[in-house]
Amino acid sequence: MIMGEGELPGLLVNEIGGIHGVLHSHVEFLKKHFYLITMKEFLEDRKHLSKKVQAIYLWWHKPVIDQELLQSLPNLKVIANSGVGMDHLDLKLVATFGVKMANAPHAVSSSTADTGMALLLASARRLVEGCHVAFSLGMEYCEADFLGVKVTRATLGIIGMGSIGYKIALRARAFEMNILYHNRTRRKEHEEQLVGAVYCEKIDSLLQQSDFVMVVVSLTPQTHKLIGKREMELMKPTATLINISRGAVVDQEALVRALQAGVIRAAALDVTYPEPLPRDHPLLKLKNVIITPHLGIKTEKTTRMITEEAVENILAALNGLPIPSEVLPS
Ligand SMILES: O=C(O)[C@H](O)CO
Repeated sequence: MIMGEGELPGLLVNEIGGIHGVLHSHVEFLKKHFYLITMKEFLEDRKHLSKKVQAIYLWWHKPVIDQELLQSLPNLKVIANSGVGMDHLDLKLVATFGVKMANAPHAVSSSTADTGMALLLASARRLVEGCHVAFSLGMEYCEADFLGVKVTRATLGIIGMGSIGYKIALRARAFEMNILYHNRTRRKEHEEQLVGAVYCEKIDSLLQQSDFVMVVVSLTPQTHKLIGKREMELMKPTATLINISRGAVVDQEALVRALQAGVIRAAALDVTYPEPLPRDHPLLKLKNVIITPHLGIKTEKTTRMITEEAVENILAALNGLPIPSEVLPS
């Protein structure tokens, strides 16, 4: 649906470029469908622009959606998120304004699963440490005591068997890993596709048996600090914790203590709280941790697919059609 510029529905975005702004390379595509308004433009000319905005595209959780913003947009119909996690949005508040919400689960799952496997492999085989040694001391030091953990045929426990968890399992299969998973509801269809994957109704039994535990659940009040001191103590001392969901799903203070005391072998985190961590944070002083700056979805192709998925969701909402990835308040 390409209309003349005058008729295009207004799309509010935080900014163009920058950490929380839509990518420059997506602007032309967005402009084919929408009249783009940045938050700066909106705040400078609120009276005129507030009636134009029919949709908001959240990029990297921005702009912040609060009561004041919602009240000032009488024609807002839909908010599309540029990822799968919706923990930064007050879904109930948005719904009270009659505004629909959507996320982008299809675009993100493969890249996020790739990031999970990359962290698992990098931690197991000490790639980051090895790289530092090679750069700073020279290759001969790498022959020293650089023993890692074998991934092939190790046991991977996946907490959260949604589309990302499933794609991690598919990747782990190629490494001949044994797969355990925990999910609120058993996913028999995935078990059939992943012959031999074992469902653990209780998270404890997954923690006790796994060499690698990968956390892939959404952040909700129920999953906040799901992995705490008790859970880490249940893990094998040789086990590695990998978190690609949200920082707050893991009790970070407990994690620091567990890593310092050797309760678990290592952690590999794409998410923390806050993001980024302050430079003096104790996690940044530990050798048995890898931290990446929330890289989960970040590939050129994936970010493009996310924007395309968001546009599809927004256009459906504006045309009164079923929204492919609608998110309802629970
Ligand atoms: O939720 C997601 O899909 C990513 O973490 C980006 O926010």
